[in-house]
Amino acid sequence: MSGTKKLIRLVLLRHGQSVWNQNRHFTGWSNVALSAQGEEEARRAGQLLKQANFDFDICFSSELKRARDTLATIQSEMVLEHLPTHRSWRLNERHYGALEGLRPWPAMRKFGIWPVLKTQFYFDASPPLLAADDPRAPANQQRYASVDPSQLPLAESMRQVSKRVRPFLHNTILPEAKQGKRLLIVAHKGILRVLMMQLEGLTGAQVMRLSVTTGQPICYELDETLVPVNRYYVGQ
Ligand SMILES: O=C(O)[C@@H](CO)OP(=O)(O)O
Repeated sequence: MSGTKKLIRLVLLRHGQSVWNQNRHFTGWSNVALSAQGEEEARRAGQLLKQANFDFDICFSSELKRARDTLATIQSEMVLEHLPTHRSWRLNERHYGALEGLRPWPAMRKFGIWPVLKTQFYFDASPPLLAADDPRAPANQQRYASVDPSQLPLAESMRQVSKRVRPFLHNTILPEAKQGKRLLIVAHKGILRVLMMQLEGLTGAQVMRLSVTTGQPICYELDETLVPVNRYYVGQ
């Protein structure tokens, strides 16, 4: 810890369980809802943060319903509905390409065991691509009409995810933290992994082993140079 200097707090949260998490479907950019358990996890996360006396100045979420709904529930539990909220496609989950909507076994039957397994274990492995004219491709969705289509994925390796999250972390999130703002970021497993990677300087292999549970707030305490000095699960 850095003596009497004030630490900057940053809270990361994976959304509550979604209906596709429940049934073990690859989800990615598919816009599915929270399950009943996920809604309860979101309420519980808000209560935990409130009981632990957390307060926030700005909230961030992905464009995806499961993260947005989780954030809205937390804000309601903490009576923080008035806070500025920044949504970005750069915080959307890793795009799982043609695997989206499939469960692991059907995916392996369709694409082969190794092509599916390696996407889960190797930082550089990309899932099979969606066809560019697939209506599910982000460039074909009205929701992303304001984004340069050349930036929108048809599938992503974790390295590609890390590359698109990096400018958002360094140009949008960390400058707010540097000003002493208290930040809450609600996103996804893959996104939290690469945020943790960039905050802590982890390797690709370490990132693939990080476990990130739904609905469990992770607090980072950063020194004034934005170096993490502490990381813990709130309420544990
Ligand atoms: O998209 C998915 O399949 C899962 C795991 O990567 O992500 P999340 O439930 O965190 O959105």
